[in-house]
Amino acid sequence: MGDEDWEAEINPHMSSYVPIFEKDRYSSGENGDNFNRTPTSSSEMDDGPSQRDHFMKSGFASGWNFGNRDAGESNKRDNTSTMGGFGVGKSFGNRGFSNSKFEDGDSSGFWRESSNDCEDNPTRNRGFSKRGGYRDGNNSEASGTSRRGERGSFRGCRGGFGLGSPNNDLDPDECMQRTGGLFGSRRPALSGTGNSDTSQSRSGSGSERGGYKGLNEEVITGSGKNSWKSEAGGESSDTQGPKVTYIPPPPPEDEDSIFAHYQTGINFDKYDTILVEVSGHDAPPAILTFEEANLCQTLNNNIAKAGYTKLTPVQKYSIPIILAGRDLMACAQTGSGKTAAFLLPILAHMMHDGITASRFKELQEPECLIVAPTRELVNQIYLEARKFSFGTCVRAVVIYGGTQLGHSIRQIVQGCNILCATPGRLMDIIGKEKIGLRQIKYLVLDEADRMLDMGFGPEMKKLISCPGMPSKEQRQTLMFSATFPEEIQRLAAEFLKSNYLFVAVGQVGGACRDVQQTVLQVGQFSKREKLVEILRNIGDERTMVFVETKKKADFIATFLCQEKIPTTSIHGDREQREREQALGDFRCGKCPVLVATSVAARGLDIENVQHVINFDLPSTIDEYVHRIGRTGRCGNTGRAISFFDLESDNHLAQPLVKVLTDAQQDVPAWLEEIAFSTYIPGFSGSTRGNVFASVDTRKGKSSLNTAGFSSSQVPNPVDDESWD
Ligand SMILES: Nc1ncnc2c1ncn2[C@@H]1O[C@H](COP(=O)(O)OP(=O)(O)OP(=O)(O)O)[C@@H](O)[C@H]1O
Repeated sequence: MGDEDWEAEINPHMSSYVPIFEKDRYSSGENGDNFNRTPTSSSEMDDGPSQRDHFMKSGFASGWNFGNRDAGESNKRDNTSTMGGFGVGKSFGNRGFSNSKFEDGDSSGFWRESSNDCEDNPTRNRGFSKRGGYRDGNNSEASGTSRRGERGSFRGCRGGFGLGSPNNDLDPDECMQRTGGLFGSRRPALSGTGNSDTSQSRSGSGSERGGYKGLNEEVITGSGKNSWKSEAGGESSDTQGPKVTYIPPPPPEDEDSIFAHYQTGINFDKYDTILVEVSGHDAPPAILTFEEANLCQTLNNNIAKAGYTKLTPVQKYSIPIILAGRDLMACAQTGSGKTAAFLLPILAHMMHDGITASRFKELQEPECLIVAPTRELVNQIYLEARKFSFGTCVRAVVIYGGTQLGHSIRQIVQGCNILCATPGRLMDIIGKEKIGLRQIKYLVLDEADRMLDMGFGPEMKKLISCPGMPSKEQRQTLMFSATFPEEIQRLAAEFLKSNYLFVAVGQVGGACRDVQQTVLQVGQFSKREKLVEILRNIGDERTMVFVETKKKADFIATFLCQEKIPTTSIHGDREQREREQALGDFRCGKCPVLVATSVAARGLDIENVQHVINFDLPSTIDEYVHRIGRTGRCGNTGRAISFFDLESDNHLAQPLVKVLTDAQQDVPAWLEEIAFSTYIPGFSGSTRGNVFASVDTRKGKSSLNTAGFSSSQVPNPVDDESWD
């Protein structure tokens, strides 16, 4: 179904929503059909901790609520407004939430809370209020959104309808730079002048790129002069448009939260049976235990507190390689501990070298730079770095787009040994001369194939040729991913010393075997029905539903909420605050279904995701492998169900059959038939057999590239989703 078709489907819903909303707007504000907005000036939306907290507590992301039974109680409104939120801020009929834990807690998607905090809440209820009707989800006095909301009437909403939002476009911040766009308004305004109701304004005017999101609570009209140094435009390039003012809440500081972790699964020990191959010269031998790594006591304590007792294969091989100072390209299955595989030896080096505590300085010169493609992932890496460096003088800092630039700078100037960054924000900060690269000893590209593809590759090249960046001979460069297409490996050589080592754990690009994969033939028009059927069977188990476009993510989230399935969504058109809220709601179980675009496909480590559903299959098999890798992590089991549309997915049949076969999954006969009847140029993978082989490109062409086709043959990855 093309975008136009979705538009056609969406529009009828629009017309049915609008009148009710308008009606509610004028109602008296009592008992579930009210729509009170507290008049406040928009300046209250400016940044500052109290307002920020207020926002978070008020569940601003939920612009609408449907049928909350206890509408008269403001705290319940707050809860309900944060509950079941989806898309851009609509929650439907979550009635009777009285536990305000959600408000108290950090509602960011990043901090790993004890999941019970939220799960014992009646948040899983899928009941709608029988009353129905719309109510402003933020109509309590605590509502941040309501403070913005009283001007003007409803004109449109991004959530669910997404009018005017181009699909397939790039995400803000990073991607904006690639396209060279500068604050141009990319999305037609849905609301007329003066409309700044939460959902409206989000949907309304303003660019969705460059971190400038339109007239909403995350941005204010900028008037500062352009002090831009980097070529790249970005959210701080503020002569034309509003600035991003969102300041993420600080992560909890208590030790329990820092070391919160989930349990390894029943298949954790099976990791030992996976074949590993190291290619390159003079590789140091693998270690079998943490003790053999000879780490300092503080690191060992942190490892123990993190609940790690045994090394995963990628850790067994990568840790000694990195400790030996070698460059590394490592490819290991999703959820198998690649993050610790680079963080621990880097920290060990730093401790060993006697790193001095980083102090306040206008120009910081970190020793380690870690770059990853998405904001949520980079923040996750930061939290891991903070965990493993606990009790040391090493200071990790995270910066990413969609947040106030000044906040990033403030974090940095306080001291920075390890900088975790998304590419766009990193280049901005380098341009502002807050980060110097002269001291960089370790450069890590996580999701390295993504960081080097045609989307981010140019940015990464720029990074390594920045003034001050040590040459590859002078720094240690480490690349990690679960997939590594051959072309990308060749590009990577430019970043690595020629004697780099290549570690392949299992099959390069292979899917995690702990994920039970099912492929169903489902036509575009039957997908929604099938999805609901599956989700009803699943019950409350946490499920990620991947769709192709941002607009569709909103639409499907809206649809599921209407079906009384509490759902939230994450994609590149959502404000960063909303993204974090969505992730938080999903993590804690408040919304057990997360509809996502590819922005959530890589790296995210969320406890207890039992199911991944590919409502739309991705355009590449690598992306498929990453998506289904959100479940079945760290020895736990998971399930992935993919809807295969004969109209659009045939090109994936061959690589899909290969991935299924390699992971010892059942392959449907119909899929095999399509695979054998579809010619894919360049696809050389045997669809049978399960022989391990290295695919270090230095050894010559691999016969086991599961990518199925080369990246040059696939649609431009930067075109198909939002990356930051
Ligand atoms: N040795 C270990 N023992 C126990 N848990 C571990 C160990 N190593 C990693 N973990 C945990 O396993 C989970 C997955 O790790 P991580 O996110 O690093 O996987 P990954 O290989 O980077 O996955 P992806 O390819 O999806 O990015 C995390 O929760 C991490 O804390």
